[in-house]
Amino acid sequence: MSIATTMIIRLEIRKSVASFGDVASALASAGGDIVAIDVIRAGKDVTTRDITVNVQDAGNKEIITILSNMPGIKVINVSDRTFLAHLGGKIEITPKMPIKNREDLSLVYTPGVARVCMAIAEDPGKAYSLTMKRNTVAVVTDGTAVLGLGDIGPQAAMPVMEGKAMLFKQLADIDAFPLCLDTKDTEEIIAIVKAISSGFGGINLEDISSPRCFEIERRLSAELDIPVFHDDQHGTAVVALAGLLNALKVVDKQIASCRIVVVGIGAAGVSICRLLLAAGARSIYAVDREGILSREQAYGNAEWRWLADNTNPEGLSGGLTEALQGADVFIGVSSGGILNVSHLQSMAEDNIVFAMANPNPEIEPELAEPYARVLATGRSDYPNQINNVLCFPGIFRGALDCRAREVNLEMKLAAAQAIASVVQEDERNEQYIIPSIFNEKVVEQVRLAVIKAAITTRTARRIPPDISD
Ligand SMILES: NC(=O)C1=CN([C@@H]2O[C@H](COP(=O)(O)OP(=O)(O)OC[C@H]3O[C@@H](n4cnc5c(N)ncnc54)[C@H](O)[C@@H]3O)[C@@H](O)[C@H]2O)C=CC1
Ligand SMILES: CC(=O)C(=O)O
Ligand SMILES: [Mg+2]
Repeated sequence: MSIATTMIIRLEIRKSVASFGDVASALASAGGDIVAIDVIRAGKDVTTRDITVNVQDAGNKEIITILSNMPGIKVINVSDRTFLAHLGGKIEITPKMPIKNREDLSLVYTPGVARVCMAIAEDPGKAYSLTMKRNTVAVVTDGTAVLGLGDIGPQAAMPVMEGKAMLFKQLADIDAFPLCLDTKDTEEIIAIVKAISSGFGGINLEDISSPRCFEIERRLSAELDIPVFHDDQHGTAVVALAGLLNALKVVDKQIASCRIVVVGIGAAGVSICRLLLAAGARSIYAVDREGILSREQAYGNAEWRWLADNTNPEGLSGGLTEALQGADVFIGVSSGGILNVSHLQSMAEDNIVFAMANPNPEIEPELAEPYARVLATGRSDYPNQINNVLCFPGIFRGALDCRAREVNLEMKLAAAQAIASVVQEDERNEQYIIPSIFNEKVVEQVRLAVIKAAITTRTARRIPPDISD
């Protein structure tokens, strides 16, 4: 699928050989629309210009090849709005007060700061009131499962982690620090996160590949007294459940009697299956590359063993095709393009299809639309975007505000109900089962629901002033 973008191309034009007119016609013939021209330098023989061009496909390299091959033209640099938005990174640290004189200096730094340090040394609980701990989250990755891009390493993962930090701040006013670790060793990741954890109010694990992500989260949750939340697992599961609750109302079906196929049993898939079971689903079929998980098979992965024992009630064997026969719901968190129209035609009437792989869904929405009663993807350019960004800002806002020790099952179920309830009954339809991330009610409703669930389950260590019993 093509994504339109704006490119900025810096060119040197040798006047004796080529003219701007030549450049303009070459761009037009390659499908580019010129929207602005800036003269950077106008020399006697050579002019340098920045040409801003709209192209239909962000991956279009043809334009640059054509320009580079033209006599008298030298392409100096190519940029686009996406790259420009990333120049120098996307976030920074800003002090809350200026240091204007010696007095300010001795307040915020030595000698004044020493008394504050000693107060915390004597009562570590004061870290919550005297440092940024109460409002900070570490976004930790090892770069091994970045979006659907795979193991691209910690440096290449940073733009996604900076993006998560931006979303934390804009949507929930949480200060998030991206930490990209140059190790894939489970024990080393656990040790590093434990060692840095005292400065943070919570840990958001991100894009760590399965099955290592399960052990890392389990151990950190057990060994730390702040919430540890692997967003690709639980954020995704919470939002998928929220979307499903509303989709089921649209098609008038009950979760307990639905046949649900989840494909891609990695970080997201495992957590989706577990949360759907907790929400009352009884017929889940978990499908990965080797086929439907079943009791008869042996699995090295403990999560798969548990799922094999708790899903597939009919002991079905086979793969995606067999699992989808008569299914009411398809949830894909696997990879792009694995689903076809005949798969959808084999499903039950009034089927629900969540093709959530990023950046390319399991089936192109245009292809799927005529064969799915309710269709959702992870993308922002189609209706019903099911993305974990609907969950992590609000769930952490709630967990930080009530100083929860963990994010437990009840908090996740409450978050899913809260997201679903933002869509009012009279608004709900096939095209609107999940609110937009820009809907201002989402974070606040998730926050409130999560705090109440944390209080009820006794994991909250503080009752925020705006919450009444
Ligand atoms: N929309 C959203 O909010 C989110 C979407 N995702 C997307 O879901 C996908 C999976 O993410 P993770 O669970 O973090 O990755 P992961 O690597 O932990 O799991 C992916 C699983 O899918 C399986 N898989 C891949 N191709 C398959 C195929 N053809 N048939 C059956 N199984 C297949 C793999 O074997 C693996 O078990 C990615 O595309 C990711 O971008 C993940 C998190 C959130
Ligand atoms: C959305 C997200 O977290 C992912 O695709 O990995
Ligand atoms: Mg992710």
